[in-house]
Amino acid sequence: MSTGAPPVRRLDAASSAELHRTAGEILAAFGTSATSPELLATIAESAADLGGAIREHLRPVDTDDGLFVLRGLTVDDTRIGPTPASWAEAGDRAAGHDIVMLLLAAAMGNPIAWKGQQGGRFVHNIVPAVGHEQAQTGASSDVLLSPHTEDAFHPCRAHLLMLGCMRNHDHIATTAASIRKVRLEDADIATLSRPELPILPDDAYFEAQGFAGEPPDVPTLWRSADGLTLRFDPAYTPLEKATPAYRAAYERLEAELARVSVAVSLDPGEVLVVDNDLVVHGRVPFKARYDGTDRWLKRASVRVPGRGSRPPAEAAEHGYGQAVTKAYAA
Ligand SMILES: O=C(O)CCC(=O)C(=O)O
Ligand SMILES: [Fe+2]
Repeated sequence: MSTGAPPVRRLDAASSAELHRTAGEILAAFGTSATSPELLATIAESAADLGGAIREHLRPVDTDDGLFVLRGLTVDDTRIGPTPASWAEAGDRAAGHDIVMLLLAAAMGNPIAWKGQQGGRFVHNIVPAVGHEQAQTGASSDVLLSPHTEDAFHPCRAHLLMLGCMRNHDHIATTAASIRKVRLEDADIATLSRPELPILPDDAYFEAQGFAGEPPDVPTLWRSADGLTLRFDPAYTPLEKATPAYRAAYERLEAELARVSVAVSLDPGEVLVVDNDLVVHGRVPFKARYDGTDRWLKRASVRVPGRGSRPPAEAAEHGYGQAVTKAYAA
């Protein structure tokens, strides 16, 4: 894994102040970051009014890295209070930053939420939680969170994943690997473009895991109009059911993703924006502190209307009964 520097987009002080001030006004008016239709409408209006410099920084990912880090926002370590012990305890903690995340998300597309994830909230809290140390979810710590496409099991998964850092004293890195940087033989690309295996709902979706319908086989790779894309989550893919040829090609893809993977240790105020069609992300193992000073990220997911980066066959998938909630009617 390399630590090669990711592309950075730096907000100037005025743009950063504008975002924090707008978020503060919205929070003062609503008293919560829990979204109502009224709050979402206000977010859309305010996002549309953001200055040109901010909008320029929020243009689509435009390099083969498939991601960028937005710098320049600030987090007051004292004001945000202690890191919550779990997402369920987070509620409105650091709610002003939830609003900043929503403004950024709405400026880039259509924020989404899931009824079955973190109480249906549009901004998730990613913190280590007691009892989840070994899980393959954002609540884990002791284990490597293996590289994955966010919500890979679902056809309505995000186009963009945003991770905003509140606190990260131990400099624990998120990992990111772009399909546009791997070297694969054409034959492997052809093999992995065949729908041969399903991707099952991950452990963050308890209800979906009990869904009775037949899991659809989906392709791992797909050539969209602007290049190769991937849909990849080995921890939830029954590879033992694959043909030896498919499994071998999948293993070569995994090895290539590991080779090109970069480690991004976010500092407070930084927001990592990952193109979920180009990049798989994960997290290195770490020892949770469980003393209120743990690593704390805010996460938001965004659909980009009109984007043609998904195989048309996905439209017929059942998504294991999980309904996506879009902030705005498409
Ligand atoms: O903790 C991280 O850096 C990433 C966790 C993750 O996979 C996610 O929040 O989707
Ligand atoms: Fe993730």
